[in-house]
Formats: sequence, structure tokens, C-alpha cells
Amino acid sequence: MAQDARRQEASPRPEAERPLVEIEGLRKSFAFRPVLRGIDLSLRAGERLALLGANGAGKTTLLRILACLTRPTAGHALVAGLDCVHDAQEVRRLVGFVAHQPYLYEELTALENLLFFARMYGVARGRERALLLLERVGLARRARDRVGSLSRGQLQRLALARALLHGPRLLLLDEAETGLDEAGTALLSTLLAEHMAEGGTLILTTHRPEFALQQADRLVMLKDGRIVYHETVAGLELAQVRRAYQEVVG
Ligand SMILES: Nc1ncnc2c1ncn2[C@@H]1O[C@H](COP(=O)(O)OP(=O)(O)OP(=O)(O)O)[C@@H](O)[C@H]1O
Repeated sequence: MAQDARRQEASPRPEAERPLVEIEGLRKSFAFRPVLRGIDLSLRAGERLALLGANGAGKTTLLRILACLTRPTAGHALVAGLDCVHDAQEVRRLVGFVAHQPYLYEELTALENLLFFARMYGVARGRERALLLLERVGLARRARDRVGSLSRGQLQRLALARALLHGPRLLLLDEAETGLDEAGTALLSTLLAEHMAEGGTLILTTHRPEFALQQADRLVMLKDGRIVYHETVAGLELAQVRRAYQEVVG
């Protein structure tokens, strides 16, 4: 009952008008040290947001809350009207996360990993989907190799395949371009374009203003756990974004 009341309170809007992501008054502290100090942010379905900021600004923490991997200290984070704390199980089905750590089992092969996650997410025709994604990320030939034997960039490609396996509505990328070669970066752009064409929504973190400008519709910069810059990309020049970024991280 209390939980229902809380959801009502956090979600007063009719479904059709609702943003896909609603973040209100979000705070997170680790051992009383504040890391997020009151974030308000919303994204409509089909939007792409880039988060920038210095090391330690709180970007990963924000993504981890949306991926239900850590709980906020205060405030709400909702995905499709579902609360990342109280409805974590349902939210996880809607979210794909490429994190710093690949979240893969080293002793299993690339294919076994994807089959495991396909089962976990209840993906229909999981084997077909896993093989298709391995092909798409250029790892078809490594399908039967142990994950522990893959290079960093190959792991990153496999992590991307794992995140896309269940067709997430919201894709979260934490510096996913790091470690990819030129072909890998082009592949990432293609997969992101496909995710968006299928009606997906995207939040990515990056330290590269030019990547943010290419891949996002809106830019948000965090400093010490607060939003200090929030602009739509239309009409923005790379030089302006670089300047703002330097001011924020400097
Ligand atoms: N599990 C944890 N326990 C304690 N402190 C943590 C934990 N996770 C993150 N922090 C702290 O929270 C702060 C924000 O970390 P976070 O990883 O969100 O930053 P970031 O903006 O993603 O940084 P980077 O650009 O280096 O990836 C850092 O000071 C970090 O040490």
C-alpha cells in the first residue's frame, strides 16, 4: 500500500505523455560522502543523452542507479513509469547496460555467455539471436572461445552484444567507445543508429565532446554530483562544447 502510494506520488502523469526516463531529486552517498546531490532529468522515448564530466563527477553512479545495480539514497529514478528500486526486476528487462566491467563469465565461451543471458531475460529464439549478435559485433569466429581469451576491444564488443540481446528500450553506455578500434567505433555507431531506429532511447557517458555531439541530442555535464550544463545539440558547435567541457572538468 505504502509502495503504491509512493509510485502514485512519483508518477502523476498519464502514460502517453510520460517521459521514458524520469529522475527527480536523485541523491546518492557512499558512506555519507555525497556523490549525486540532487539530479532532475527526464528523457522522452527516442531521445539520446550524453553525460560528460570529470572523473568522479557521478556519471557511472547515475547509470548504475538506472540499471538497478545500486540504490539512490533519496529521490526517484523511473523507467517507463517503473521505479528502479521497487520495480527493479521489471526495469532490468527494459534496460541494457554496457559498463566499465563487461559483466561476462570468463570461463564460459562468448556464445555460452550470450545463451546464459538470453535464458535469464527469457529471449525468444535465444540461440538464433545470440548467433546473430555475435555476427553483428564481428565475433562469429570467436563464438566458441572462452571470454577470458578475448582482447579488451573484443570484450567490449561482446558486452555490447549482451546489452542488446533482449532488445532493451533504454540503452546505457558507460564510455563504451573506449578500447574500440576504428572499425569497432563505426560498428558502435551503426548499432546505436539501429537501436534508435527501433524506437530505443540512449544515455551514454563519454570524455569525448566530439563523440557526445555525434551520438546525442542533448548534452548534460555533471560537476560534483550536480548538473551544471544542459543543452540540446542542435546548433551547437564542437568548439563551444569543448570550451564548456574544459570549464567543467578544469
Ligand atoms: N561503491 C562505491 N563505494 C564508494 N565510493 C564509490 C563507489 N562507487 C563510486 N564511488 C565514488 O563516487 C564518486 C563518483 O564515481 P563515478 O564512478 O560515478 O564517477 P564518474 O563520473 O563515472 O567517473 P569516471 O569518469 O572516472 O568514470 C567517486 O568519487 C567514486 O570514488
